[in-house]
Amino acid sequence: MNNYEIEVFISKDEIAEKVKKLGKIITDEYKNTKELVVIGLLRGSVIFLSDLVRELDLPVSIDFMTVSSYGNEMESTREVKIIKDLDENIMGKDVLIVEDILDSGLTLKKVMGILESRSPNSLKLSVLLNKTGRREADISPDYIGFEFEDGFVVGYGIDYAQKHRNLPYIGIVKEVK
Ligand SMILES: O=P(O)(O)OC[C@H]1O[C@H](OP(=O)(O)OP(=O)(O)O)[C@H](O)[C@@H]1O
Ligand SMILES: Nc1nc2[nH]cnc2c(=O)[nH]1
Repeated sequence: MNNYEIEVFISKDEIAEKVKKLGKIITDEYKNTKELVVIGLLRGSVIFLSDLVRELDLPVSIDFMTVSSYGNEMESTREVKIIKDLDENIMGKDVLIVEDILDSGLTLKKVMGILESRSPNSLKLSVLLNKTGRREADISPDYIGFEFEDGFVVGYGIDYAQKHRNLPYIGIVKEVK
């Protein structure tokens, strides 16, 4: 896409309110857990994760994995590559994946399969955005911020060709002809 503009889709305040709510729900659900391992998928999850963990009133550790499937494009390459693995062993632990967006589901299918095979005590998924219209893999997040059907979003960690991750809101990319 040569020329495009970005329209506000979900405001900074709406995101902040939702993250607070999710934080309360997750804190309540894990209140008897000794240690919750929060896993972020780089790079898109970093902003959501850093806001969400500060709303968790729980003993938390944080680890990251890098996987990439979109490169600089708007369509998934369909090949989900593990570029950096976790640093810690998750066997027997309560694990929560924190992800920016669930779209085709191919990324999370692969990641959840890998993490499940490492025998955590529990494995749950929190996504800020659940984009439902292009789903290919059967994934049901445990905690969802916002749901929408279609549209290419950017901001609050999410990029288009590595740009716009620093927008404080979620925007929709619109082509300008
Ligand atoms: O459900 P899917 O269709 O697989 O799409 C979701 C994935 O796409 C984005 O990652 P991307 O590959 O753009 O890498 P990034 O995290 O570095 O932005 C996003 O962060 C999700 O991980
Ligand atoms: N920027 C961006 N990356 C994505 N990766 C998967 N879906 C999307 C999307 O809607 N926008």
